[in-house]
Amino acid sequence: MDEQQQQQQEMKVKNSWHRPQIIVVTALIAVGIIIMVAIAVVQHKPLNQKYKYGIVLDAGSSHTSVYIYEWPAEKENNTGMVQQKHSCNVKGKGISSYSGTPHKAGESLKECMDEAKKTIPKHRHQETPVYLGATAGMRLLKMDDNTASEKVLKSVATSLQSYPFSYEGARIISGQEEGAFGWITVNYLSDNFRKASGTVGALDLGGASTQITFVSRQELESPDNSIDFRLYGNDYHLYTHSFLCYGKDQVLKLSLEKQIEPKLDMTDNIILEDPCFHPGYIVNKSFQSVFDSPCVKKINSFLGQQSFIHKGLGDWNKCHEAIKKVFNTTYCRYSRCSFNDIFQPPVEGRFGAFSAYFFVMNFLNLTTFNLEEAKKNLETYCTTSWDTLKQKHPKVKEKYLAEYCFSGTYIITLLEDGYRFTNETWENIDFIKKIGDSEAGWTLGYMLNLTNMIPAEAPDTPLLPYGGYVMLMLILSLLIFVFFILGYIFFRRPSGPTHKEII
Ligand SMILES: Nc1nc2c(ncn2[C@@H]2O[C@H](COP(=O)(O)OP(=O)(O)OP(=O)(O)O)[C@@H](O)[C@H]2O)c(=O)[nH]1
Ligand SMILES: [Ca+2]
Repeated sequence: MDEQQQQQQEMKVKNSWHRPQIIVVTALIAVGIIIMVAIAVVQHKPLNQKYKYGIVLDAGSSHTSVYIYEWPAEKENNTGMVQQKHSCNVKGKGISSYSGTPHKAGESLKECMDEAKKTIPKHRHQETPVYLGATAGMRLLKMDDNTASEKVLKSVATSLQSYPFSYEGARIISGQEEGAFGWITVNYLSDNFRKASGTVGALDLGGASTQITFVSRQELESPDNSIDFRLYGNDYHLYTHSFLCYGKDQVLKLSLEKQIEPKLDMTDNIILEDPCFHPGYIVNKSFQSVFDSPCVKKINSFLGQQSFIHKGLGDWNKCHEAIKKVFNTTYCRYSRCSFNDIFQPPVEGRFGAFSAYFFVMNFLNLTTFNLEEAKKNLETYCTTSWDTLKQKHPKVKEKYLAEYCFSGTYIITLLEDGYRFTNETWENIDFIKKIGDSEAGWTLGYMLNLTNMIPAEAPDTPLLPYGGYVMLMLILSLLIFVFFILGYIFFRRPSGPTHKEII
């Protein structure tokens, strides 16, 4: 070995980076860091998603629906986490129709509640709350026959208590609650409570009542129509009103009553020529079916007649004029009213219109038209003969099919002449059924409120969303690893005298 080779050998020995122990230690440190990061990531990962459940029964005037909601157990207070998992329509009519046979009201829930038992994992049954809220049908029954309404509520309560869930009550909710919780539902599902973009109003049209709810910047002149909420750190000043008897089934009774009344002293068979029904529609109907509600005046003498002939004329303009008469706009105690002496500030912002607003406008294909176009299309639709319609829609329930002209005209009149939407503000209405997988309606808002799942103040949110956190940790650990490798390569180079100097 010449002198030069010897010197190089000595230098290699002097350069500590060439020692295998150091290489091993360096690799161990790098692996250690990676393991640490991996542990941190796994530690912060949400535990394998565990879900919680809640059940709400919407006991409406026309029918009852059972909704099952689901949310990740550890994210109860994060907005937007609760979703509809399942829904079930109870067969038959609403619970108020069982006033004569209350025990059947409870029995009617069986099929859907059995479905709920199957849908929700067994180990969650006991902690799953179940709520029943009854709306306008039961409000009307309570007005008509308080004892009967209590029996019906007792019957559904007993039925729900027989299930393994946590029974949290069955009650008639107020019109204000119905409006406010519908508003909470649509805004929760649209994630509006977290965004600064503002909220949307809620329009709900049922069989027996209808609700309008929106944030108004105006002073609310009647305390009954005002609700304040603090949600996720923001204050909301809501206008809400529920019109009992202005659901589409009750308004149809009201409209028939207005047409029957002047004919009551006729001795011949009463033939009611109705502009809101199709030409060729001719059906025998009982007076009882019209006058069986506290929304219409009780008329006891039908001059011995039990029924009348309901005959369609298919005249949209006359129908529109007739429906306008169900809104009393002659008197207002406040600076502004919608109708029937009810205070209402001008409509503001966008609106989600659901329940029968959607069923009807969607069937009539009117959801995307402006107000004038919608009226024109409806006019043509109403003149279509009953036979043609039945042929065109053989699968649609005849009761629904017969009433779409009336219902569409009622919706347009309620929105324009009742709530004072104009050609311009009509564009702000979205006819909706669902947001994501969840149906628009009061039930979700009701459950969120009763389970305290929407806190007044915004919960502390982590600096980074989980995905971002994982990415950052991975990038950082990779960088550390790369630095180690680079450092190793850099220090490995001999740092002694250069080749030239040696020579
Ligand atoms: N065309 C059509 N109408 C429907 C449908 N489901 C319900 N309806 C009718 O639409 C109206 C409103 O229905 P819902 O929103 O369920 O009313 P509800 O909750 O029973 O009544 P309220 O207690 O007043 O809220 C009623 O006249 C129902 O008969 C449907 O799928 N298609
Ligand atoms: Ca309803």
